[in-house]
Amino acid sequence: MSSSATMSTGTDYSDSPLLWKYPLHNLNMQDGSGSINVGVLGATGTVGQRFITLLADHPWFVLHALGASPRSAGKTYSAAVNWKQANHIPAVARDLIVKECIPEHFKDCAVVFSGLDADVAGEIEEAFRAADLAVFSNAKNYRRDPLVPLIVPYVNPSHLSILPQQQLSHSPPLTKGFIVTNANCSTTGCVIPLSALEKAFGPIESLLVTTMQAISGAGYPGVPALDIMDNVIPFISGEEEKMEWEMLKILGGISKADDGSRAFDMHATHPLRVSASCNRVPVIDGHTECVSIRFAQRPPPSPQQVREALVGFTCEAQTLGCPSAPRHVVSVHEEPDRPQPRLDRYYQNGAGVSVGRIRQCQVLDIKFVVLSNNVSIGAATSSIVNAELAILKGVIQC
Ligand SMILES: NC(=O)C1=CN([C@@H]2O[C@H](COP(=O)(O)OP(=O)(O)OC[C@H]3O[C@@H](n4cnc5c(N)ncnc54)[C@H](OP(=O)(O)O)[C@@H]3O)[C@@H](O)[C@H]2O)C=CC1
Ligand SMILES: N[C@@H](CC(=O)OP(=O)(O)O)C(=O)O
Repeated sequence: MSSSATMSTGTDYSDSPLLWKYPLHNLNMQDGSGSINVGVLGATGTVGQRFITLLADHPWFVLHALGASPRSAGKTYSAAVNWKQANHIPAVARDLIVKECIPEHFKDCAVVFSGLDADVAGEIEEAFRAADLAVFSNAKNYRRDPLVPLIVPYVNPSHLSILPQQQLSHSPPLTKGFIVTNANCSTTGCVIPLSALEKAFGPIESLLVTTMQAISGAGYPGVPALDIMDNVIPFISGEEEKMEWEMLKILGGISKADDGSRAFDMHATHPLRVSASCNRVPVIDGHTECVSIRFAQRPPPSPQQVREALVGFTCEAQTLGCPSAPRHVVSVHEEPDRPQPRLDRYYQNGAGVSVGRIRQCQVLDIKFVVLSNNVSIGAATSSIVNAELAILKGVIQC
């Protein structure tokens, strides 16, 4: 039986409650509905389609502009997209004309989400920032930038505080434009339980993680069927390196130099040592990760204490009232054969993570398995909750 507070066995399609409570100009105080125009870059891709699905019913955000490559521009969304979701294309998006990814077409958007191919994201996202637009990106291009926050919404929303400095250091300085990135999907799934455990027991010193990553992580059409069927591929280009440094930036703090300037310096701010091994497996959606950790605290917490800390984990995205935050971030399973991608990838509509097999590790301290939806909390959901946090924290004025 699962010991999340919902007593779910993992699959929970329920919507998050609307907890919003702040007086924002474009939001209706009575019912929390809103009219904040948003755009999606890369709207036709794997991540883009998840953005469209999630934003179509969003209480605050209104899909206003969609962008993709010149191959898609000028067509209606339904003609341009190779729709691969189980639901129909939402009515609000179907007849929108897909634009080229040029800031002019998005000037009426308070928020621009990016699911762009990393080959083009660098230049396009910078053009949008320079046009004073707020960009929430899934692409890897700006994650290492010392003035760009790398935010997993349930873990480090305080890192949004670097944004005024990012804006000031831009040439010319910006008043509204910035880039916020979210993490690699495997990093995201792993760092959520880690942060819950650090909150309860202090720093984690060492981490060994082995991933089993879904095919959808490679976008569409992704890995050829003849490569992935009946097979496991023990290599995903650049993935292990990304996991190893991204965790440090996310779990670390912001360093302050002698002149008062602030920046991310991942090697200065967190003692964690990470070794990642990444594998592609024949699963459509949902990354599974086997994690072993050693705590700095001696003696370390017991498996039961770890279970309780994960079940009890709450975060600022929930207390502030982000509408897309899950009611429960972590579902803890006690069945010996869970979590599993097919059964658990839609926990909290893909916004939560599922943890199981929490047990003693004979080499480090504790080991467990975590399953996360790579396209939802691993990508689109993270960006959306990050934008909700930015609005509730007053970083974006609506
Ligand atoms: N899939 C996942 O699980 C995750 C993906 N990411 C990252 O998110 C981003 C999107 O990934 P994913 O959706 O899988 O990728 P896809 O390949 O499925 O989609 C790429 C998108 O980029 C658009 N595009 C391609 N070339 C251009 C161009 N020259 N100008 C404008 N738009 C262009 C495509 O438009 P068109 O259809 O017109 O070609 C499409 O909308 C990537 O950076 C990826 O690394 C991050 C975490 C998880
Ligand atoms: N590389 C990931 C998905 C991805 O696009 O990651 P990133 O945004 O870090 O490039 C996977 O294949 O599952």
